[in-house]
Amino acid sequence: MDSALHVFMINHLLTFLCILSSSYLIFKCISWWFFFSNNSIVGAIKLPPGPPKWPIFGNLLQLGQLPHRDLAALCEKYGPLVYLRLGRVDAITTNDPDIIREILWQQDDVFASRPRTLAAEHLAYNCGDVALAPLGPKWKRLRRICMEHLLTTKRLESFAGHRSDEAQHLVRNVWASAQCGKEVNLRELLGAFSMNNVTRMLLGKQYFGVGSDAPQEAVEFMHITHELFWLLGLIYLGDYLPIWRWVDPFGCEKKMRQVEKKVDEFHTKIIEQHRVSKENQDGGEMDFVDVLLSLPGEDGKEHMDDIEIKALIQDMIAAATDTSAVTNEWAMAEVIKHPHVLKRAQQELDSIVGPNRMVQETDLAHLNYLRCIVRETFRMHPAGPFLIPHESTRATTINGYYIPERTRVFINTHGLGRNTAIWDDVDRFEPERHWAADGSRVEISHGADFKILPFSAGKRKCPGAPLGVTLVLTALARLLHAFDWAPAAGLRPEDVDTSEVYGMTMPKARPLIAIARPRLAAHLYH
Ligand code: HEM
Repeated sequence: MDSALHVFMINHLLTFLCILSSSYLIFKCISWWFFFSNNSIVGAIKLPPGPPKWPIFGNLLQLGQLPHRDLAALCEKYGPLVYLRLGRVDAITTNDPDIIREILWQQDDVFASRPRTLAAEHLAYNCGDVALAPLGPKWKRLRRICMEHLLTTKRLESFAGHRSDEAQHLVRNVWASAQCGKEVNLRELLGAFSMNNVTRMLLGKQYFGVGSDAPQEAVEFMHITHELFWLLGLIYLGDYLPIWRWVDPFGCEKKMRQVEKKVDEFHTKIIEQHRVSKENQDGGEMDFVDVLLSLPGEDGKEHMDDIEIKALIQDMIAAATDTSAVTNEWAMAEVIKHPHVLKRAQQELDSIVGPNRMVQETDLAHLNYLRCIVRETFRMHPAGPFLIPHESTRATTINGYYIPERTRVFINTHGLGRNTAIWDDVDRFEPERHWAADGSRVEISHGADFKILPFSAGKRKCPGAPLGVTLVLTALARLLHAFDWAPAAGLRPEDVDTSEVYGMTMPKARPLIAIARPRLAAHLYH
């Protein structure tokens, strides 16, 4: 009897608690909804215009599989600067060159910080790297190390031999497929080209292809890098809705912790190996890890902290590999889709390089049409659909609109390149549009007009841009000079698919498969 009463009372208590919490939730929703819908005026200054918001979620539910396209559509509807409420986070987005210039140049001091996201905490050593760190002395110091010790012209030149080797491997691999009539998986080959270049420079190892330094380690490395990219590219709801974080229904944060552990173990092993070979004084050339191990630490310490070294290695891997591989795949897809572009690029290569040798880095500055192809690729398919999110460090105004402190900024580079107010025929791949009337060298980075923004601008601009441009131009020049290209069997050029998937970088939805036919003398491919 006692226990029946007990169960009865517990049932009633639970029902009562359910009703109480649901009423509280409904009340909260209504009041939040009123708060958000009426909060577009702060003091006397208005927030930028934007779409209506849902209670609690704000505008989160308006983002689909391709958020860069959703946000560009909002700019089309509400104007060049749009305000969004993403859960509990204030956000703005733009695809307009003047607003972007204001954010990245005129107000660089206000907008050069980064939001603290869970991915940055778990996968970038608690925001202790360069790319995801908030503005502050730590970011400044690590960025200076990148600029003054790792990515200097002199050091990059010292790796020119490796880059040339890797370009020759690329050509040889395509040639081998062509010889046995096999189609070429350009995603795989261009991925290996970027990865090998980066790992040789960073870790002193060549992971892919015949003669890989450590095949097992290469598989491990590739696996970790893929998981890392996937998690970094995620729009994780836990960053916007704290309740999501508590529940973590898809186990994302758990996955982040697992990857964090694996990545850390991998980096620890790399550092240990470098320490051992330093002790053995095998005296080879210095890769990036050797350089970092030789630098003094903060506050008079003899060496840099291991965590700082790991965070920097992590950044270089994440920032350097996928960006150039994705860009190269897009460029090849567009060139194969447009045979007249291929023909014109080959005419240029034949006249500047000729048929008796392979392209060298010194040729790249003279290949103006190829440079137009790369610029046009960045316009239509920027490596990332957005810049890495920026965050305001204090309240400010843009175009007379109020922007609160800690507003997250989504600069839509995909939307910028397809903005019909500044570009004609936005969906047509037309490298000629970048040709300088006076025939001067075509610059691949942005100009004062901010009409494309492949490497960003201001304090957070990409410190690896010169290396990125070299990797992209080298691979393309070699592939277009050494081979004729056609789409995979059964496809016409116009059938080459150019749909994208969203992520930190924005790859083609499907890998590019194509047919190559050598066009130079056989001995040049060996
Ligand atoms: C085609 C190749 C590349 C492209 C398109 C590219 C593009 C970008 C973009 C758009 C950003 C974000 C800037 C912002 O948020 O305002 C960035 C940041 C960064 N990139 Fe690159 N990048 C490339 C290659 C590289 C390479 C080769 C390295 C280094 C080896 C590198 C290192 C970095 C770093 C460290 C940052 C963070 C900068 C900071 O937050 O201070 N990138 N890159």
